Amino acid sequence: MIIAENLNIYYDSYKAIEDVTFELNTGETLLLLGPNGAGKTTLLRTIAGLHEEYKGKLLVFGKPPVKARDVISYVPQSHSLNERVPLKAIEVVAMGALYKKGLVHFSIPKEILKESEKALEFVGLRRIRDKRFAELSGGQKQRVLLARALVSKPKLLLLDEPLSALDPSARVEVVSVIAKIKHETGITVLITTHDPNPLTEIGDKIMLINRRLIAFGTPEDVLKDEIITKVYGPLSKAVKVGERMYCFIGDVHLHRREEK
Ligand SMILES: Nc1ncnc2c1ncn2[C@@H]1O[C@H](COP(=O)(O)OP(=O)(O)OP(=O)(O)O)[C@@H](O)[C@H]1O
Repeated sequence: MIIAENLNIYYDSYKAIEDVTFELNTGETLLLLGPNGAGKTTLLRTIAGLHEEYKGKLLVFGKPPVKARDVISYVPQSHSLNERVPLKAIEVVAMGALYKKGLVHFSIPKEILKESEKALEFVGLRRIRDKRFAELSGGQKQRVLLARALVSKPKLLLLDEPLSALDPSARVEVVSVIAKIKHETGITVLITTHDPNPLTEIGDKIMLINRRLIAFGTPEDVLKDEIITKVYGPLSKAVKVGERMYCFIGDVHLHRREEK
Protein backbone atom coordinates (compact mmCIF):
# COMPACT_ATOMS: atom_id res chain seq x y z
CA MET A 1 0.00 0.00 0.00
CA ILE A 2 3.00 2.32 0.41
CA ILE A 3 5.75 1.79 -2.13
CA ALA A 4 8.89 3.93 -2.14
CA GLU A 5 11.65 3.23 -4.63
CA ASN A 6 14.86 5.24 -4.79
CA LEU A 7 13.06 8.11 -3.10
CA ASN A 8 14.97 11.40 -2.77
CA ILE A 9 13.31 14.33 -0.98
CA TYR A 10 14.54 17.89 -1.32
CA TYR A 11 14.28 21.35 0.18
CA ASP A 12 15.52 23.33 -2.85
CA SER A 13 18.98 21.88 -3.52
CA TYR A 14 19.30 20.21 -0.07
CA LYS A 15 18.61 16.47 -0.15
CA ALA A 16 16.92 15.63 3.18
CA ILE A 17 16.17 11.99 2.25
CA GLU A 18 18.45 10.04 -0.04
CA ASP A 19 17.68 6.92 -2.05
CA VAL A 20 15.13 5.32 0.29
CA THR A 21 13.36 2.14 -0.84
CA PHE A 22 10.72 0.23 1.17
CA GLU A 23 7.24 -1.29 1.00
CA LEU A 24 4.58 -1.36 3.69
CA ASN A 25 1.51 -3.62 3.56
CA THR A 26 -2.05 -2.60 4.32
CA GLY A 27 -2.88 -2.73 8.03
CA GLU A 28 0.72 -2.71 9.20
CA THR A 29 2.05 -0.29 11.80
CA LEU A 30 5.44 1.23 11.04
CA LEU A 31 7.68 3.03 13.53
CA LEU A 32 9.90 5.55 11.83
CA LEU A 33 12.98 5.95 13.96
CA GLY A 34 16.05 8.15 13.65
CA PRO A 35 18.01 10.90 15.42
CA ASN A 36 17.28 14.63 15.23
CA GLY A 37 17.36 15.89 11.68
CA ALA A 38 17.29 12.35 10.21
CA GLY A 39 14.36 13.27 7.96
CA LYS A 40 11.48 11.54 9.78
CA THR A 41 9.05 14.47 9.56
CA THR A 42 10.12 15.16 5.97
CA LEU A 43 9.36 11.58 4.92
CA LEU A 44 6.04 11.57 6.79
CA ARG A 45 4.91 14.90 5.26
CA THR A 46 5.89 13.68 1.80
CA ILE A 47 3.85 10.48 2.26
CA ALA A 48 0.98 12.72 3.47
CA GLY A 49 1.11 14.61 0.17
CA LEU A 50 2.09 17.83 1.95
CA HIS A 51 5.60 18.11 0.51
CA GLU A 52 6.00 17.51 -3.19
CA GLU A 53 9.68 18.16 -3.85
CA TYR A 54 10.79 14.59 -4.45
CA LYS A 55 12.25 12.35 -7.12
CA GLY A 56 11.86 8.60 -7.44
CA LYS A 57 8.77 6.47 -7.01
CA LEU A 58 6.30 7.05 -4.18
CA LEU A 59 2.85 5.47 -4.28
CA VAL A 60 0.16 5.41 -1.59
CA PHE A 61 -2.65 3.01 -2.50
CA GLY A 62 -1.25 3.01 -6.03
CA LYS A 63 -1.38 6.82 -6.41
CA PRO A 64 1.02 9.71 -5.88
CA PRO A 65 0.39 10.89 -2.27
CA VAL A 66 -1.21 14.17 -3.32
CA LYS A 67 -3.93 12.18 -5.14
CA ALA A 68 -4.53 9.94 -2.11
CA ARG A 69 -5.02 12.76 0.39
CA ASP A 70 -8.72 12.03 0.93
CA VAL A 71 -7.82 8.72 2.63
CA ILE A 72 -4.83 10.01 4.60
CA SER A 73 -4.98 11.66 8.03
CA TYR A 74 -1.89 13.42 9.30
CA VAL A 75 -1.40 14.50 12.92
CA PRO A 76 1.54 16.94 13.09
CA GLN A 77 4.05 17.11 15.92
CA SER A 78 2.49 20.16 17.48
CA HIS A 79 -1.10 20.99 16.70
CA SER A 80 -1.87 24.32 15.11
CA LEU A 81 -5.08 25.04 17.04
CA ASN A 82 -5.29 28.49 18.47
CA GLU A 83 -6.21 27.65 22.04
CA ARG A 84 -7.57 31.14 22.62
CA VAL A 85 -10.45 30.18 20.35
CA PRO A 86 -12.80 28.49 22.85
CA LEU A 87 -13.45 25.29 20.89
CA LYS A 88 -15.04 22.33 22.63
CA ALA A 89 -13.48 18.86 22.24
CA ILE A 90 -16.38 17.72 20.05
CA GLU A 91 -15.90 20.74 17.74
CA VAL A 92 -12.18 19.99 17.35
CA VAL A 93 -13.05 16.41 16.34
CA ALA A 94 -15.76 17.56 13.90
CA MET A 95 -13.20 19.81 12.18
CA GLY A 96 -11.51 16.62 10.93
CA ALA A 97 -14.63 15.74 8.91
CA LEU A 98 -15.55 19.30 7.89
CA TYR A 99 -12.08 20.01 6.43
CA LYS A 100 -12.11 16.80 4.40
CA LYS A 101 -15.49 17.66 2.92
CA GLY A 102 -14.36 21.23 2.25
CA LEU A 103 -17.16 22.56 4.43
CA VAL A 104 -16.99 25.61 6.64
CA HIS A 105 -19.89 25.52 9.07
CA PHE A 106 -20.96 27.53 12.05
CA SER A 107 -23.07 24.64 13.27
CA ILE A 108 -21.99 21.04 12.90
CA PRO A 109 -24.27 18.95 10.65
CA LYS A 110 -26.02 16.14 12.58
CA GLU A 111 -24.32 13.30 10.74
CA ILE A 112 -20.85 14.74 11.42
CA LEU A 113 -21.77 15.35 15.06
CA LYS A 114 -22.73 11.68 15.39
CA GLU A 115 -19.50 10.50 13.76
CA SER A 116 -17.50 12.88 15.99
CA GLU A 117 -19.17 11.51 19.12
CA LYS A 118 -18.33 7.98 17.97
CA ALA A 119 -14.70 9.00 17.40
CA LEU A 120 -14.52 10.58 20.88
CA GLU A 121 -16.01 7.41 22.33
CA PHE A 122 -13.41 5.34 20.49
CA VAL A 123 -10.58 7.27 22.18
CA GLY A 124 -12.38 6.98 25.55
CA LEU A 125 -13.31 10.66 25.86
CA ARG A 126 -17.04 10.91 25.24
CA ARG A 127 -17.53 12.32 28.74
CA ILE A 128 -15.39 15.39 27.99
CA ARG A 129 -17.31 16.14 24.78
CA ASP A 130 -18.23 19.68 25.83
CA LYS A 131 -15.06 20.60 27.69
CA ARG A 132 -12.86 23.26 26.16
CA PHE A 133 -9.91 21.78 24.27
CA ALA A 134 -7.51 24.24 25.92
CA GLU A 135 -8.48 22.92 29.37
CA LEU A 136 -7.68 19.28 28.64
CA SER A 137 -4.56 17.44 29.84
CA GLY A 138 -1.75 16.72 27.36
CA GLY A 139 -2.83 13.08 26.97
CA GLN A 140 -6.49 14.06 26.48
CA LYS A 141 -5.54 16.66 23.84
CA GLN A 142 -3.54 14.08 21.91
CA ARG A 143 -6.48 11.64 22.09
CA VAL A 144 -8.88 14.34 20.82
CA LEU A 145 -6.46 14.96 17.93
CA LEU A 146 -6.46 11.21 17.21
CA ALA A 147 -10.28 11.28 17.20
CA ARG A 148 -10.15 14.24 14.81
CA ALA A 149 -7.83 12.26 12.53
CA LEU A 150 -10.13 9.21 12.65
CA VAL A 151 -13.44 10.95 12.00
CA SER A 152 -12.77 11.21 8.26
CA LYS A 153 -12.30 7.40 8.19
CA PRO A 154 -8.77 7.36 6.77
CA LYS A 155 -7.05 4.28 5.40
CA LEU A 156 -3.64 5.67 6.37
CA LEU A 157 -2.88 7.49 9.62
CA LEU A 158 0.39 9.41 9.96
CA LEU A 159 1.44 10.43 13.47
CA ASP A 160 4.44 12.72 13.99
CA GLU A 161 5.97 12.19 17.45
CA PRO A 162 2.61 11.52 19.14
CA LEU A 163 4.26 10.86 22.51
CA SER A 164 6.63 13.81 22.69
CA ALA A 165 5.98 16.27 25.51
CA LEU A 166 3.72 13.80 27.34
CA ASP A 167 4.34 12.55 30.86
CA PRO A 168 4.62 8.77 31.39
CA SER A 169 0.96 8.21 32.36
CA ALA A 170 -0.28 10.26 29.39
CA ARG A 171 2.03 8.21 27.15
CA VAL A 172 0.36 5.02 28.36
CA GLU A 173 -3.09 6.53 27.56
CA VAL A 174 -2.05 7.52 24.03
CA VAL A 175 -0.20 4.25 23.28
CA SER A 176 -3.29 2.27 24.29
CA VAL A 177 -5.44 4.30 21.85
CA ILE A 178 -2.90 3.74 19.05
CA ALA A 179 -2.93 0.01 19.91
CA LYS A 180 -6.73 0.04 19.69
CA ILE A 181 -6.57 1.74 16.28
CA LYS A 182 -4.16 -0.94 15.11
CA HIS A 183 -6.16 -3.88 16.45
CA GLU A 184 -9.72 -2.73 15.78
CA THR A 185 -9.68 -0.65 12.60
CA GLY A 186 -7.20 -2.17 10.15
CA ILE A 187 -5.91 1.35 9.39
CA THR A 188 -2.26 1.44 8.31
CA VAL A 189 -0.33 3.60 10.78
CA LEU A 190 3.05 5.34 10.46
CA ILE A 191 4.52 6.84 13.61
CA THR A 192 7.70 8.90 13.86
CA THR A 193 9.46 8.63 17.18
CA HIS A 194 12.76 9.36 18.89
CA ASP A 195 12.07 6.61 21.39
CA PRO A 196 10.60 3.36 20.09
CA ASN A 197 10.37 1.68 23.50
CA PRO A 198 6.76 2.55 24.40
CA LEU A 199 5.71 1.48 20.89
CA THR A 200 7.70 -1.67 20.06
CA GLU A 201 4.77 -3.87 21.05
CA ILE A 202 2.52 -2.33 18.39
CA GLY A 203 5.11 -1.73 15.67
CA ASP A 204 4.97 -4.49 13.05
CA LYS A 205 7.92 -2.91 11.29
CA ILE A 206 10.62 -0.41 12.20
CA MET A 207 12.42 1.84 9.75
CA LEU A 208 15.66 3.34 10.97
CA ILE A 209 16.77 6.34 8.92
CA ASN A 210 19.52 8.89 9.04
CA ARG A 211 18.86 10.68 5.73
CA ARG A 212 19.46 7.27 4.14
CA LEU A 213 17.74 4.03 5.04
CA ILE A 214 19.81 2.27 7.69
CA ALA A 215 17.47 -0.68 8.33
CA PHE A 216 13.89 -1.82 7.73
CA GLY A 217 12.20 -4.88 9.20
CA THR A 218 10.51 -6.28 12.30
CA PRO A 219 11.59 -4.89 15.71
CA GLU A 220 13.70 -8.05 16.15
CA ASP A 221 15.39 -7.49 12.77
CA VAL A 222 16.19 -3.83 13.37
CA LEU A 223 16.77 -3.43 17.10
CA LYS A 224 20.16 -5.14 17.13
CA ASP A 225 23.36 -3.73 18.59
CA GLU A 226 25.21 -3.87 15.26
CA ILE A 227 22.44 -1.82 13.60
CA ILE A 228 21.57 0.80 16.20
CA THR A 229 25.21 1.55 17.03
CA LYS A 230 25.62 2.67 13.38
CA VAL A 231 23.29 5.57 14.09
CA TYR A 232 23.38 6.15 17.83
CA GLY A 233 27.02 5.34 18.63
CA PRO A 234 28.79 2.54 20.51
CA LEU A 235 26.96 3.11 23.80
CA SER A 236 23.54 2.24 22.37
CA LYS A 237 22.18 -1.19 23.20
CA ALA A 238 19.29 -3.42 22.20
CA VAL A 239 17.75 -5.67 24.84
CA LYS A 240 15.04 -8.33 24.70
CA VAL A 241 12.78 -8.53 27.75
CA GLY A 242 10.24 -11.35 27.47
CA GLU A 243 8.92 -11.14 23.92
CA ARG A 244 9.62 -7.41 23.54
CA MET A 245 12.61 -5.55 22.18
CA TYR A 246 13.85 -2.39 23.86
CA CYS A 247 16.74 -0.14 23.02
CA PHE A 248 18.81 2.33 24.96
CA ILE A 249 19.71 5.24 22.75
CA GLY A 250 20.28 8.95 23.11
CA ASP A 251 19.88 11.85 20.71
CA VAL A 252 23.64 12.04 20.57
CA HIS A 253 24.37 11.48 16.93
CA LEU A 254 24.11 14.95 15.43
CA HIS A 255 25.60 16.63 18.49
CA ARG A 256 28.59 14.34 18.15
CA ARG A 257 28.87 15.25 14.46
CA GLU A 258 28.71 18.96 15.21
CA GLU A 259 31.54 18.67 17.76
CA LYS A 260 33.99 17.29 15.16
N1 LIG B 1 11.13 23.57 5.64
C1 LIG B 1 12.42 23.21 5.56
N2 LIG B 1 13.29 23.88 4.77
C2 LIG B 1 14.58 23.52 4.68
N3 LIG B 1 15.14 22.48 5.34
C3 LIG B 1 14.33 21.77 6.14
C4 LIG B 1 12.93 22.09 6.29
N4 LIG B 1 12.38 21.21 7.15
C5 LIG B 1 13.37 20.37 7.52
N5 LIG B 1 14.54 20.70 6.91
C6 LIG B 1 15.83 20.02 7.05
O1 LIG B 1 15.68 18.68 6.61
C7 LIG B 1 16.38 17.78 7.49
C8 LIG B 1 15.41 16.77 8.05
O2 LIG B 1 14.50 17.44 8.94
P1 LIG B 1 13.27 16.70 9.62
O3 LIG B 1 12.52 17.72 10.41
O4 LIG B 1 12.54 15.93 8.59
O5 LIG B 1 14.02 15.67 10.59
P2 LIG B 1 13.43 14.85 11.81
O6 LIG B 1 14.09 13.51 11.75
O7 LIG B 1 11.95 14.88 11.81
O8 LIG B 1 14.02 15.68 13.04
P3 LIG B 1 13.46 15.89 14.53
O9 LIG B 1 13.54 14.54 15.17
O10 LIG B 1 14.43 16.85 15.12
O11 LIG B 1 12.05 16.41 14.41
C9 LIG B 1 17.06 18.64 8.54
O12 LIG B 1 18.39 18.88 8.14
C10 LIG B 1 16.25 19.92 8.52
O13 LIG B 1 17.05 21.03 8.89
